[in-house]
Amino acid sequence: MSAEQNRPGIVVAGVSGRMGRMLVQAVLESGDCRLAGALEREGHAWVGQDLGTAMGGSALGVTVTDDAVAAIAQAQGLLDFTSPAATVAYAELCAQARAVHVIGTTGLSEDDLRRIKAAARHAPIIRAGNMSLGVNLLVGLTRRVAAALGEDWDIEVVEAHHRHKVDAPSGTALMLGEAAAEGRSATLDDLRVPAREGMTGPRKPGSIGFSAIRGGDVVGEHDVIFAAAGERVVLRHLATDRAIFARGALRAALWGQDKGPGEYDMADVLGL
Ligand SMILES: NC(=O)c1ccc[n+]([C@@H]2O[C@H](COP(=O)([O-])OP(=O)(O)OC[C@H]3O[C@@H](n4cnc5c(N)ncnc54)[C@H](O)[C@@H]3O)[C@@H](O)[C@H]2O)c1
Ligand SMILES: O=C(O)C1=N[C@H](C(=O)O)CCC1
Repeated sequence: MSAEQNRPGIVVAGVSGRMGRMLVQAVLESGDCRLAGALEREGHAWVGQDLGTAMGGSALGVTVTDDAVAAIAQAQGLLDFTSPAATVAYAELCAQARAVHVIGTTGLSEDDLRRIKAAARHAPIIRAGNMSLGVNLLVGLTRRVAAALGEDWDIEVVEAHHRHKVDAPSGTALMLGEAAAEGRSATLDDLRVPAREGMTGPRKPGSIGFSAIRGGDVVGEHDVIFAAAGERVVLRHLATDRAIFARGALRAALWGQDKGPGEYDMADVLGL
């Protein structure tokens, strides 16, 4: 067996998407794994085409397929930034194949999360609303600042993303909100205030508010604002290149290769 064949085989799902293209690039540039497959949804124009040609470059010898069962059966890892419905189906297939499932998809429902948890009984699943190093550091900082500042400091999470984003608040905003709630020894469900409109009344002490901006080509911007009488602390992350998410996802897939079944996040991967 050649050295190339010894490397973990990674399948990328949603290869034509904004993140799919970045993930393919990250796998091709890595010397630690090989591209074992390329998935797209049924009926997509790329299905049946060579991935490299479909991406506008030279042929890669990997045909884009919608046959997830066959693609995942011969993979050691799946990088999945697609849609909630696809992600839940992939979790079940990765569980059967004992492949590491890296989930970047956001907008997952409580029921989706229950099904992902069930799949993680059979194989490692690494899921994060944001796979960048910077945001995962910011999560820890948010938890600490929220714990250090009392309830007289109001917490608001403000995020901005490109015009194509379909879910709000962003997965990152929810991670930051959860960290702030943990810092206050509470759960986000207890403290969360969704987008405000109309006669909302004054702000409830201790609550955590969310605001979402959508426009243009913004890759992803997040502020956690701690506001008190006379001063404010703002923790900010600005993403300017989707490669940060792709690099994090690939790192997670490689990290997961020797892990047992279970649910993990990027803090586990990064040792934060
Ligand atoms: N966790 C992170 O770090 C992070 C970073 C960026 C984006 N995201 C999330 O990733 C997801 C995708 O974002 P995007 O901007 O790339 O979206 P996109 O719409 O550009 O890409 C999604 C791709 O998934 C494909 N797809 C949908 N259903 C499928 C199926 N059943 N099988 C195979 N492919 C399927 C679509 O055809 C499309 O190519 C979103 O949920 C987004 O919030 C997460
Ligand atoms: O482009 C997106 O969509 C992004 N989604 C993630 C989120 O919901 O937080 C990460 C940032 C980019």
